[in-house]
Amino acid sequence: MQNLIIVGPMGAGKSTIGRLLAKELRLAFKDSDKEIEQRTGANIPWIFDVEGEQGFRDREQCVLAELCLEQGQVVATGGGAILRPENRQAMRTGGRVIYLHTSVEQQIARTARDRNRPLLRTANPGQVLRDLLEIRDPLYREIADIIIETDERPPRMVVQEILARLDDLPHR
Ligand SMILES: Nc1ncnc2c1ncn2[C@@H]1O[C@H](COP(=O)(O)OP(=O)(O)O)[C@@H](O)[C@H]1O
Ligand SMILES: O=C(O)C1=C[C@@H](OP(=O)(O)O)[C@@H](O)[C@H](O)C1
Ligand SMILES: [Mg+2]
Repeated sequence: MQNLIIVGPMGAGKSTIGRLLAKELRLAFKDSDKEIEQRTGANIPWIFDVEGEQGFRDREQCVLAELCLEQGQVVATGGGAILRPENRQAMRTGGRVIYLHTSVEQQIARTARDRNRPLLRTANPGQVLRDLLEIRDPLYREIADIIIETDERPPRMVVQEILARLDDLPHR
């Protein structure tokens, strides 16, 4: 069975929904950010501080390449995983790609209390999220097999929607 790979911006719910979806389907769950942290032995803010964003992206590319080659697992990616063409190619060929779509307002609300996202350590995280989404939304769409709206929907409902939409997809 192919992987189910979840993409979308910070606060879309990739980590939360990925875990629930894997449980529902009795598949293994991998969160690329957690894999990066385990392999580095340090958390994401530390990696950004010490190695810079490009250092983090290099680690992310390595981890994604490996995860996409495995089979039958749910993979939650980080919001910037779609930036490098090599990653987009790995995700396209590694499984079905699910884009969790979210309004910037919801992203702001869902990320407000968490200190673990270095890109949002700024005076105006809302503007950063808006600017990032403008660049990244076309890239999420470029590789998505399905796009799921997550605003006004609790995680369990998002999972049910994903399952229904996966059933509708033609086999490839
Ligand atoms: N559909 C949803 N409705 C309400 N809150 C959500 C939803 N999905 C995720 N959340 C909450 O938003 C926060 C960020 O979710 P997370 O899974 O870490 O997002 P991501 O991995 O996409 O950055 C968490 O506190 C989570 O409980
Ligand atoms: O959007 C991004 O560039 C990032 C998103 C984060 O993951 P989440 O989308 O799970 O928050 C994490 O990979 C890192 O802080 C960078
Ligand atoms: Mg996450």
